[in-house]
This record gives sequence, structure tokens and C-alpha cells, in this order.
Amino acid sequence: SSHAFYNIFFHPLRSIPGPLLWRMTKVPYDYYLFTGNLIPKIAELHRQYGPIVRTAPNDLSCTEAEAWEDVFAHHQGKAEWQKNPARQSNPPNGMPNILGADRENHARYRRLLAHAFSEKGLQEQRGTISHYVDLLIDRLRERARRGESTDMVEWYNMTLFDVIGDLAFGASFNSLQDRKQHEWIPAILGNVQSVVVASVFREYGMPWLNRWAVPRRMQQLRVRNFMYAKQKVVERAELGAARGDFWDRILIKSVDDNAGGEGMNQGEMLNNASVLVLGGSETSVTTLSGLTYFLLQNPEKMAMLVKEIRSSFKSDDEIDAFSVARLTYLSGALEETMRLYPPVPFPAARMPSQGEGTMCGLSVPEGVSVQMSQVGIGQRPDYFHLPEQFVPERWLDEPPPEFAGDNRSALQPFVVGTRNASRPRIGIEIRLTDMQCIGRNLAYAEMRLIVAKLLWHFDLEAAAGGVGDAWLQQKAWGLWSKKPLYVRLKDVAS
Ligand code: HEM
Repeated sequence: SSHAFYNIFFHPLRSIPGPLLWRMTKVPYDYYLFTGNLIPKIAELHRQYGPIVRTAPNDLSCTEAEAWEDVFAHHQGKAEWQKNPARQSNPPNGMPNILGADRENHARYRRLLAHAFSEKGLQEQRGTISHYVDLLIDRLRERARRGESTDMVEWYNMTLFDVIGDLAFGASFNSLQDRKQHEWIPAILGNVQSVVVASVFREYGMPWLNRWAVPRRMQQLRVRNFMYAKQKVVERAELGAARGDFWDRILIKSVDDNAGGEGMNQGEMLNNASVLVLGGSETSVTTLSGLTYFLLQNPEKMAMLVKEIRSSFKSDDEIDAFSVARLTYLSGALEETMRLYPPVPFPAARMPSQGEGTMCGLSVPEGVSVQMSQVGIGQRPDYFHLPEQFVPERWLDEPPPEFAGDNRSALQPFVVGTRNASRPRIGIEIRLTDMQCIGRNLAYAEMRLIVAKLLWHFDLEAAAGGVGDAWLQQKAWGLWSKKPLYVRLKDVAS
């Protein structure tokens, strides 16, 4: 059509490389998104066409480290680029959540949540976190005794969801206690998939196809979950402050359904609690599962990590959410995992805020979206020496000389910038400026604690048949569709 003709010959992006069909229409992009194969496909396009690729008539994909500064950071006088409002999905109750809110609401949410995600907030939450991690170890010990092979993805899911349920809803999912994944977990994860699939149908004017694409049971669970979450938030509000969770400070400012306007009303609480439950569990589960996989594939790295953990403490009770911060090899292993297997492979695309924007010296017209390819960045050989290898050492203060030239700040799994909100007060080092992910401290604390306790108590080996290279070949709809990861656990004490 004339549109496709315009897109190729007259469009302001006409000189940006990309496959012809992708530059003409959005169909190829949406096809790969729909089938769950977009992530490796985009990485392949970067290998073929370079660091900035036109992936649809109005879309660019980017693997340039400079873009973190140009697009996501705000400096004096320069605003960061905005999220494309057309691509934010709105919660069912019509109120915003932190991911899609406009600037003012976003800044209010960030202000209200700042305490819960500060070092002090983490102090208040540490007892809750330890409780569930210790329960995980007990449960795994039962399995080790019986010699059962164990799907670590499932057990990480149960643990992270139990913690986040407690912190974000005031009620655990009790999966660890019941030794069984709460039925809500697959429904929450399935919901993300259906939102992505639905967005494609909506775009092509066929929203009714959703009823066919999303299984009936999933649709029913979704409605049930919404009601359940709503009830939990009301119950949590009734409990008042001082539970040691995310809501203590917020509730003080939100009396009478936020009559004063400085807090959150119950609809906003519900929407943000839902973001926190998903954002605060799935991403860490992905990282922990990926790390487990890479360690099983690289026994000498596993041995290094086990040695670090077992030589850094005298007993189990010295291991807590704060003492684990000194485990530098573990930190390196987590970074390396997120490089090779980024938990949020496509952070929300951004577009210039007013008029055109400049990115890496290129002028980007209004209305054009830029998406960072995290997999593409992690695989760039000019950023990372031996990019396909799992090398935690490259993140150490003094890396082996051949890795000293790595561009470590190119890797930003938590995304730079906070959309113009007030700077969060965060105690630990931050790599570039502040981070889009408010939960970064909590994520590191939880992940380090789980790995440290796991490898303190158990030797891990792949269950019969091994894990194999195929584990990493996963589909993704926004988030990775993780395959099970079976291990055999041997209790070190017995
Ligand atoms: C390995 C773990 C994690 C990774 C890699 C990660 C990554 C990210 C990324 C990339 C974003 C930006 C999304 C976007 O705007 O497109 C984000 C936002 C967010 N994350 Fe995380 N996250 C992790 C863990 C957590 C945890 C533990 C929590 C909280 C319990 C959390 C809460 C949030 C929230 C509330 C936002 C929205 C912030 C805002 O828009 O201002 N995340 N995260």
C-alpha cells in the first residue's frame, strides 16, 4: 500500500537499517511477539544490522550503552523520554499503577514507596524474608532425604511469591507451608502472557480473539484473583501500620481512602500491590533459575561460589539479608546471569518527550519508540570479552586482565532513571544514576540470601539426564516462559 511505500522512501527513519518487510509494516514484529520468539530474533537482527535497527515503521531497537544516558536518565535541563502511553495496559478499575502512571501520579507513588525500599525498610522486612528462606531450606531438606529430584524453578517461585505476598498483600500465599504452588502463581504468570497476546489482537482490531487465545480456566482464575487481591488490600488497610511490610508508611498518609490526596486510595493500592507482586517475584525467580542453570553447566564456577559461601560464615545464623552483601563472587555470578539471561528482556519502549530527541548522535522524531534489547547488549563482543561464556570474575573489582576492558555499565538489568521522580534514598552503590526498578536492593538481598543458604546447606547436581543446553531456549511473552530445572540435592550436614 501507499503507507508501506512511504515508510520505505520518505519516512524520517528511512536510512536506519533493518529487514525490508519490518521497515514497511509492523506485522513481522507482531508475529514474532505473538509466537514468543521476538527476543532471540531481535538479537539476531542486531548481529546482522548493527546497534540500531528499525524493527517496525515507527520502532527502533537499540544496543548502544550511551542510550541509557540519552533516553532514560534525566539531567538538569533535560527530561528523560516518556513511555509510549498507547502501549501501557490499563488496570481493570481504570486507575493508574506505577508502571503506566503519568508523571505526577508516578512521583507520588515513588515518594510513598520510597521508605519501604530504603535500607531502613529492608531492615524492617528482613525477619519476614529470613522466615521464608529458612522454610525453603527445611522443605528442600525433606526432599534431599527422600532423594527426590526437585524442580528448582517451582521452589524459587513458591519462595519469592510467599515473601512478596506477605510484603505486598499482608498475606502469604503459603506455598512453602503447603508444599504446593498456590494456584494463583500460574494464573499471575499466565496473565502477563495474555496481556501481551491481547495487545496484538487489539492492535489488529480483533479483541474478540482473546476469548479463544486465553484458556477459559485462565480467564476464570484471573477474575477470581482480582477479587481475592481486592479483598486482601482492604484487609491489609484495616490492619493499620507497623506490620513491617510495604504499606506501613503509606497507610498513615492514606486515611479515609486518601481524603488528603497525599496517599493512595484503595484502587491505587490494589493496582500497585499487583505490580509489586509480579515485579517482585518473577524477575528474581528468573535470575535464580538462570544462575542455577549456569552453575550446573559450569562446575568449576559452582565450586568457586560454594567455597566463597562456606568460608565466609561460621554458622547458618550468620547468613542474613545484610551479611550476604559481602559475597563478591556471588554478586558477580548474579550480574553475569542477568547479562546472559536478562529477567526483563524488553523494558518499556520510550519516545522523545517534546519534539524530536537525540540518541547516540541520531535525531529521533516525535512518535518514534526506542526499545533496548537487553539480550543484544549482553551479547555484544565489543562490550563483553567472550560474551557467550559464563564468567562471574568479569564483575569483580579486579577482573582478570582479559576482561578488564569490558563495558560493564552497558548492562542495566534494572534500567536507569526514575521517570523524574524524587531520587530514592538507597544505601548501596548505584552504577550510573538512579534506577527505574524500585526493588533493586530487595531483589539483591533476597537472591543473595537464597543462594547463600542453599549452597551452605546443599550440594547441587543436575538430576539424571542433566540439564542440557536446551534449557535456555525459551519462549517469552514479555517475560521468559521458564522450563523446569531438575536437580538432586545432597544435604551437606548428613
Ligand atoms: C532481579 C530482579 C529484578 C529485576 C531485573 C527488575 C527489573 C525491573 C525493570 C527493568 C523495571 C523497569 C520496567 C519498565 O519501566 O519497563 C522495573 C520496575 C519496577 N520494579 Fe523491578 N526488577 C527486579 C526485582 C524487583 C523487586 C524485588 C521489586 C519489588 C518488590 C520490584 C519492583 C519494581 C517496581 C515497583 C517497578 C516499577 C517502578 C517504576 O515504574 O517507578 N522489582 N524492575
